[in-house]
Amino acid sequence: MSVVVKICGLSTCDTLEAAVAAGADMVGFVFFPASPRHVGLDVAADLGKQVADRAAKVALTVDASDALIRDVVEILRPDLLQLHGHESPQRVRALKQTFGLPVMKAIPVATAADLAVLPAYAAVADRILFDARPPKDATRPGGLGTPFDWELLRDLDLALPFMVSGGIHAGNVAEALRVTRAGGVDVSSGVEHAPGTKDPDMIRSFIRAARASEELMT
Ligand SMILES: O=C(O)c1ccccc1NCC(=O)[C@H](O)[C@H](O)COP(=O)(O)O
Repeated sequence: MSVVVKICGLSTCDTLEAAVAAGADMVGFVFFPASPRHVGLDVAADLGKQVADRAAKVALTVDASDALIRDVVEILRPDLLQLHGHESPQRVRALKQTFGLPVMKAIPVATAADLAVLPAYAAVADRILFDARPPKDATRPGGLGTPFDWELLRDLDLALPFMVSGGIHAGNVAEALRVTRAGGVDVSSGVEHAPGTKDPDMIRSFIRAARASEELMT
């Protein structure tokens, strides 16, 4: 079974190149100023050109205005919008219509009760990304390097493609995929040596580990 591998929070040419050359299926760019991975529009334009069509470009925003998303879409030409805030199902539907792009909605998970929102989002989103619910005092809603209990997704019956994220790294990606049976995996902190500083070797190791785990999932 092939797994969609997404490397999120890329912000430099060399780490982006490492991800694409190692076979990342998706590369994510964060448009959220409070994040150490935030990229401005000028940088995003260059990074987007560098990717060309070698991987799917994902634009990550958090409760962003239409105006910001419009700028991002014009500059980056993303293949997928990742909504990582409190966007309602109605907002997801509206953004899909406005921009004509598929949407991946991030769902924060700490307990089984967090999955109650799934039917409403599954009706409007194209993909779901399960991420660890951030602590109340967090300065950003993702990219915190903490996992959630993957057992909560065991036996999940979801018609949409879904990815798992939060505290995943080369050493635990196989287990995350084995437990959740997710069709994809998303990483940020697990391929960094400091918040916001990606490491090309860690990116390569992660993608190698994710690919190796594909063979275990038949
Ligand atoms: O990465 C960020 O800084 C970020 C900021 C605001 C919203 C979402 C953010 N990241 C979301 C991602 O897609 C991460 O890959 C996901 O949360 C997993 O992060 P990590 O636990 O660091 O691997």
